[in-house]
Parts: sequence; structure tokens; C-alpha cells
Amino acid sequence: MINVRIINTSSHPLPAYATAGSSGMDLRASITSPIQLQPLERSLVPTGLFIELPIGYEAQVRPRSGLAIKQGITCLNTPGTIDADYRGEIKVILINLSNEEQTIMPGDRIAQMVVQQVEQVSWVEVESLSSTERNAGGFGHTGKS
Ligand SMILES: O=c1ccn([C@H]2C[C@H](O)[C@@H](COP(=O)(O)OP(=O)(O)OP(=O)(O)O)O2)c(=O)[nH]1
Ligand SMILES: [Mg+2]
Repeated sequence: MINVRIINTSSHPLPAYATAGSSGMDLRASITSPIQLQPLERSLVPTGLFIELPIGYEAQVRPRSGLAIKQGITCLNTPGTIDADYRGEIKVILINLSNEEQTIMPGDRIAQMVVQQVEQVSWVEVESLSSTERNAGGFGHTGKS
């Protein structure tokens, strides 16, 4: 557990882990009126949350499986990346992939946020890379069954 500074300008409680073993905390729509999403329509939905992650951490904004299977709603840019140095409002890019209009209500839990450690790398530019069993094989190279 790490302490993370947060400002909550929404009228909803802080995101919380639903169970002891949850990876993510659900994010709620901080909106005053419903958002109607037509098929394939997308919307940038505010959460009212501003966070200060320590350097070496990121937050990922991920879809909720329940919304995906029941309503065809997902995050367009999944996983969304919240950089450690971002001080703006966390927003969620939702898209309606169903063939019906879908409605987001104020306070709906629209996505989940996972905080993780992340490495930055320093490039070592070379002319060749080491050999492996896989080498350049990919994109189905090992078969399906
Ligand atoms: O789902 C998301 C994704 C991003 N962000 C915020 C936090 C993140 O630190 C910033 C930039 O995100 P990203 O790097 O994905 O977007 P970009 O298009 O590369 O914008 P920028 O040039 O500002 O980095 O936008 C969100 O609030 N929600
Ligand atoms: Mg960026």
C-alpha cells in the first residue's frame, strides 16, 4: 500500500477497492445529467478526481467487464494511461460498441483504475540482438491448439 494524494471534486465517494483482493477501484461519472451514447459514439467522461502519483507509478484506466458484456460499453483507449506527472482531471473515454443507444447516469461506475509500478528505460543502441528459440517468430507462429 502506498499513500497517494487525491482531490475529489465530485459528489461521490473516493474510489475504493470492492474486495480485499481487488486490483482496481471503480471510477464514477462526475456528471450532472445523463450522457446518451449512440452506437459507436464516444464521450470523454469526467470523474472529478485529480491525483498525484509518485514517480515510478502509473494508473491504468480499464473497462469494466459488466458494462462490456451487458451494454457493449468499453474504454476506447484501453488501458488509458495516467502519467505520474499528470495533475489534470482523470477522464474516461467511453465508447458504445452495442447497436443500441446506451445511457450513462451521474455516479455510474464507468471504469476501473489500477495503480502499478512502472519502469522507465534508458536505450542502449546496438547493431544486433541476442538469439532466442522464438527469434522473430510471432503473430501466431506457435500455432493455435
Ligand atoms: O484514459 C485516459 C488517458 C489519459 N488521461 C490523461 C492522463 C494522462 O497522463 C494524460 C495524457 O494521456 P496520453 O499520454 O494517453 O495521451 P496523449 O494523447 O499522448 O496526450 P499527451 O500528449 O498530453 O501525453 O491524459 C486520462 O485522464 N484518461
Ligand atoms: Mg502521451
